Amino acid sequence: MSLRIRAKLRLSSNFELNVNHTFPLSGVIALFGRSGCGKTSLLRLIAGLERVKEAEIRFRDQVWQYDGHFQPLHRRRIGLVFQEHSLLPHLSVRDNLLYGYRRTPSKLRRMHPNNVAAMLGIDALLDRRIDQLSGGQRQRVSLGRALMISPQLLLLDEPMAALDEQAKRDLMPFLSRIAAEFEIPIIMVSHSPSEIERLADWVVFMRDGRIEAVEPLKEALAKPDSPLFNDSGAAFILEGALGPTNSDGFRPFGPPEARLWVSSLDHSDESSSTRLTIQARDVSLSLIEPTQTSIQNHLPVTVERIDASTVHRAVVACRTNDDQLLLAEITSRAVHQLQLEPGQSVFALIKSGALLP
Ligand SMILES: Nc1ncnc2c1ncn2[C@@H]1O[C@H](COP(=O)(O)OP(=O)(O)OP(=O)(O)O)[C@@H](O)[C@H]1O
Repeated sequence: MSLRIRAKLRLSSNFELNVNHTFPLSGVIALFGRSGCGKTSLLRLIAGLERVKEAEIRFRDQVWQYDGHFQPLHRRRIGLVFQEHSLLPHLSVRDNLLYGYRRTPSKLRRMHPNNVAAMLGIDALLDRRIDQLSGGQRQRVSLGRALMISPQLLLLDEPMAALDEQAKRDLMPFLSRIAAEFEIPIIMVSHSPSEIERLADWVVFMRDGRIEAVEPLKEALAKPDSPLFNDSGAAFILEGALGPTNSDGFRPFGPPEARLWVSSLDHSDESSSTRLTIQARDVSLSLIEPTQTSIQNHLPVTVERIDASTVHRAVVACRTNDDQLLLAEITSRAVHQLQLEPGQSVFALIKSGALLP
């Protein structure tokens, strides 16, 4: 599944969007880059809101634009959610949801208003008017409205920019579920590395109107010089299920052969699948199983690769027993003293402060 875009769009005397790329189309694809690099313009191009001669846009096996042929937005069946909500303020939440649903031919409908309202947690708000909602509630209704046309692609332009931290945390799981459960790919503009870490499967790095790279998130994170992490260095993601809180206030994370303990602050006790993003500099390595240390979290791992990161420091890429990538940033001196080499079995020690989900 892919999205092919070839287009040049001159927006001003000193800015041209120039793209010739084929994107993967699975999960959440984040567009990342400095302000003014062309992220919104790229979304508009995909949506058919910019009409460019000579462009080629193909979605899966459909031709959206090529050689004089041009499909408008509604024929592309794209759900759009921008920073500022575009709901109809005089209508109720229910009528806003039904607006798109009624305009979608029944044979194309895959989403039902009641299911979408339940998934987005807005079923108790259905009779309220839009101007009686909070910012976070409005964004959830905007998402719901975009979903009611049963889109084949969702385009989100900084959907969380106007929300406070709590509202962002509330909205993120819904976005993940839309991509995973309904298999609707999402292309999302974001300025926030932490949003990208939590949500994205792919990252599209843009600069000055061009796409510099398209990388799986885990690959993008693992690079010490990634633009996502100018200040904090390499990072990695562990995915696993969080279990219920124990009597010490910790929750088990991951399978028994790769078990960590995570502080349960602020989190519901339901078992859930979670991503932990961990900075490589918060991880150290030991040749023996650490028992007499205050660090609670350690895992047996196998060294895969050792890369120099900065002068005197190295990033050691390891594999956990449940086959996930783990990075430790340690000094070159330690690499030498421990005589680390690929294939070696060691223990990774992770600072507990690094393990807040
Ligand atoms: N309608 C327009 N007319 C002229 N210039 C435009 C127009 N729309 C955008 N631009 C310019 O095109 C460039 C790219 O804009 P765009 O909004 O796509 O960037 P962006 O990466 O989404 O930025 P931000 O992160 O600040 O939202 C900018 O230099 C902008 O000033």
